[in-house]
Amino acid sequence: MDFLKPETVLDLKNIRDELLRMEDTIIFKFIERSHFPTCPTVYSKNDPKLPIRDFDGSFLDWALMHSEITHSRIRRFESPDQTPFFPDSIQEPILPSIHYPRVLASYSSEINFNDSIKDVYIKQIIPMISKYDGESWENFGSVATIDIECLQSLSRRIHFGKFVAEAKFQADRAAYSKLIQEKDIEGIYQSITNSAVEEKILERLCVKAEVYGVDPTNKEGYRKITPEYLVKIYKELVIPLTKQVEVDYLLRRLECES
Ligand SMILES: C=C(O[C@@H]1C=C(C(=O)O)C=C[C@H]1O)C(=O)O
Repeated sequence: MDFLKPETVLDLKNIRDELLRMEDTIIFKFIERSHFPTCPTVYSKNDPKLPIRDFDGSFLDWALMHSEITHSRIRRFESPDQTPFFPDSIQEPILPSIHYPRVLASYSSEINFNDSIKDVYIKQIIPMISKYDGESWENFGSVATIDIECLQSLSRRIHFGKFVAEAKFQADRAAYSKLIQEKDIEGIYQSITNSAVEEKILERLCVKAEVYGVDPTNKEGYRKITPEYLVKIYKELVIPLTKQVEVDYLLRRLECES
C-alpha cells in the first residue's frame, strides 16, 4: 500500500494485508506494556499526587498531547492513516507538504474515535494487559511512553475502517447509496460485516498470542499476553470500533457525490 498511489490504497486485499500486519505491532506494544502494573495515577485527571502546571488533564494526556505536537511538526498528521488525539493542538509541519492524492472523502478527518479509543484503552485494556494492579512511581514516564505507542497503534488500526468503507462504497456504489439515502444504519452495518474475515482474524490472534505472548526462556510458561485477553480485546473492542468507523464514514458519503 502506497498512499501516493490511490489504486493501491483502495484495494481491499491490500487493506486487509495491512490490518494483518498491524496485529503484530499491537501485540508487541501490548507485551511491552505488560511489563508494568496498571499505574492508575498516570490516567488520573489533575491528580494532586502528580501536579502539572497550567494543564487540565492526566499525565498521559499531557505526554500524548506534547508527543503529537512534536509529531505534527515532522508531518505525521499529513498522512491519511494518522488521526490525532488532540486535533486542536497539532501544528504546521517544518517539513514541506507531501500533498498526498485524495483517497478518502473530504470529511474523513472529522471521523475521529480517539476519545472512545483512549477511554476503552484505560478502562478495559490496561486492566487486562498490565502485570498487576498497582503503582510504579519510578516508571510513570516509561508507562506513558508505551501507552502512547499502544494508543497510536490502536488508533491507526481502528481508523483504517475509513479505507475499508471507501473501498466497499466504490465497489458497490448503488447499493450503499440506497442504504445511505434511507439512513439504514443496520443495513449498512450488515453490509460492511464480513463474519468469515472476523473469524479468521480471531483464530490467527489466538495462535499469535500463544507464540508471541509466552516467554520461551521462562520455564513456568509465564504469559505476557494471554490468547483469551487478546481475542477479547479484538472481538469486543477493536473490531466493533472499526466497524463503527466504517458506518459513520459511510453515513456521510453522499455529501461528496456530485
Ligand atoms: C475491516 C473489514 O470490515 C469489517 C471489520 C473487520 C475488522 O475490524 O477486523 C473485519 C471484517 C468486517 O466485518 C473487512 O471487511 O476487512
